[in-house]
Amino acid sequence: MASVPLRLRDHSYDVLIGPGVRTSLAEVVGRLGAARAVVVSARPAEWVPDTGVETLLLPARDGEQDKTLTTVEALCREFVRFGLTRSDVVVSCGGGTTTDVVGLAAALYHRGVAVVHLPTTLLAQVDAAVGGKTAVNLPAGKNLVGAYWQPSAVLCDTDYLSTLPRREMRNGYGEIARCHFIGAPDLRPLPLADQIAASVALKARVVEADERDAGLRHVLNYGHTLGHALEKATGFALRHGEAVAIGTVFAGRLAGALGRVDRARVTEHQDVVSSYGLPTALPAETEPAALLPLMRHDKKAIGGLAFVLDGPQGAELVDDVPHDVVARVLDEMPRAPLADLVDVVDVAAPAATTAAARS
Ligand SMILES: NC(=O)c1ccc[n+]([C@@H]2O[C@H](COP(=O)([O-])OP(=O)(O)OC[C@H]3O[C@@H](n4cnc5c(N)ncnc54)[C@H](O)[C@@H]3O)[C@@H](O)[C@H]2O)c1
Ligand SMILES: [Zn+2]
Repeated sequence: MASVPLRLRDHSYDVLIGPGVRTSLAEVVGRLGAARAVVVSARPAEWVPDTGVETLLLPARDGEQDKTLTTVEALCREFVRFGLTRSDVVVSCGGGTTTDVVGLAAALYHRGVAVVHLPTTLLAQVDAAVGGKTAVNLPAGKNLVGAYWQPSAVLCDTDYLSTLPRREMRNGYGEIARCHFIGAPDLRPLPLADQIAASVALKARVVEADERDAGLRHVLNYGHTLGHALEKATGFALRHGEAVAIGTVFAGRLAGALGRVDRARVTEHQDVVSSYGLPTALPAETEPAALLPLMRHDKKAIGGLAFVLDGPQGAELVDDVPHDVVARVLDEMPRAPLADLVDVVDVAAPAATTAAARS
C-alpha cells in the first residue's frame, strides 16, 4: 500500500493507494471523530466498506446527467433527514462524476462537512478525487458551479478497478500519460498501483504549490486545450482521457514547431502516448480548422491561443501562440477514422492493466 500526503496550510490529508485500502475507512472515520456517516455510492452496497459508525447508505448513479445542483440539493435533504451534523462525515464511492457531486454537497452542507472519497475509476483515482476541486454541470456547460473543498482522506482501492471496462481504464491512462511531461518519471514499466501513486504524488505537489489555480496548477492541463476541443468537436464520442492523449501528442508537436523542444522530445510524446494504448491521431471526421475556434473558448485562453507546453524549463503556460503555427501543426497531425481511434489495442500496457481491462 502507498500513502501519499497532501499538505496544505490549514488542511492536510493522505491518499492511500493499493488493493483493499477501502477497509481503512472505519479507521479514517474514527480519527475524524464523526458519530455518523452518509455514504453516497454508485457501486453495489457490498462494495461499500464498514464506516464503524451509524451509517445511511444512499445509492447514486455515475454519469454527467446526475452531476447537477438538483442532485446536490437531494443529497443535502437526505443529510438533514438523517440528522447529519457538521462534525459528521460524508463518503463518496464512485467515478469522478460521483466524487465531484458528493464533494460539492459536502462543501455546501452546513458550510462544509468532512468528506472522504472512495474513487472507483482510474481517472477518479489519479485525478478527480484528489486536489479538492468539486463541481456540477449546468445546461450551458460542464463544471460551471463548484467549490474548493479538500477531502479528509482519499482511499484509492485498486481492487475497484478489476471491473472497470477497458475503455474506462484507457480514459484514466490519458491523465497518467500526460504526467510524463509535467514532472513525473517514466511510469510505463511500473505496476498499476505504482503508476497511480506516482500520478497522485505529482498532482499533490502541484496542488500544494497552487491550491486555487493561480498559476502552477495550469500544468495539470497539459494536452487539455486540444483535448477539450476534440471532446466537443466529436460530440463527446472521445472519452476525456483519449482526447487528452491526442492533445498531448499535439502539444509535443507544437512545442517542437515553436523551437521549445528538440525532435527527440516530440517523438517521445508520440511514443509515450501510444505505449499506454492511447490514440495519437486526429479523428479523420473532424476538420482541423473547426478545432481552432473551440480552442479559443478554452478557459485557459486569456488573450490569443494559450497552451501548456514543454520547454527548457519544463511545462509552462504559453500565451498567445500564433494562430498560423497552431493551424499548421494541426494540419500536419496524423489522422485516422474515429472508430479506429477509440479501439486502439493495448500494445505495451503493463500486465496489471491488461488483466484489469480484460475482466
Ligand atoms: N474535480 C476534479 O479535479 C476533476 C478532475 C478530473 C475529472 N473530473 C470529473 O470527473 C468526471 C469523470 O470521471 P470518470 O471518468 O470517473 O467518469 P464517471 O464517473 O462517469 O465513470 C465512468 C464510467 O465508469 C463506470 N464505473 C465506475 N466505477 C466502476 C467500476 N469500478 N467498475 C465498473 N464500472 C465502473 C461508471 O458507471 C461510468 O459508466 C468528469 O465529470 C470530470 O469533470 C474532476
Ligand atoms: Zn483531465
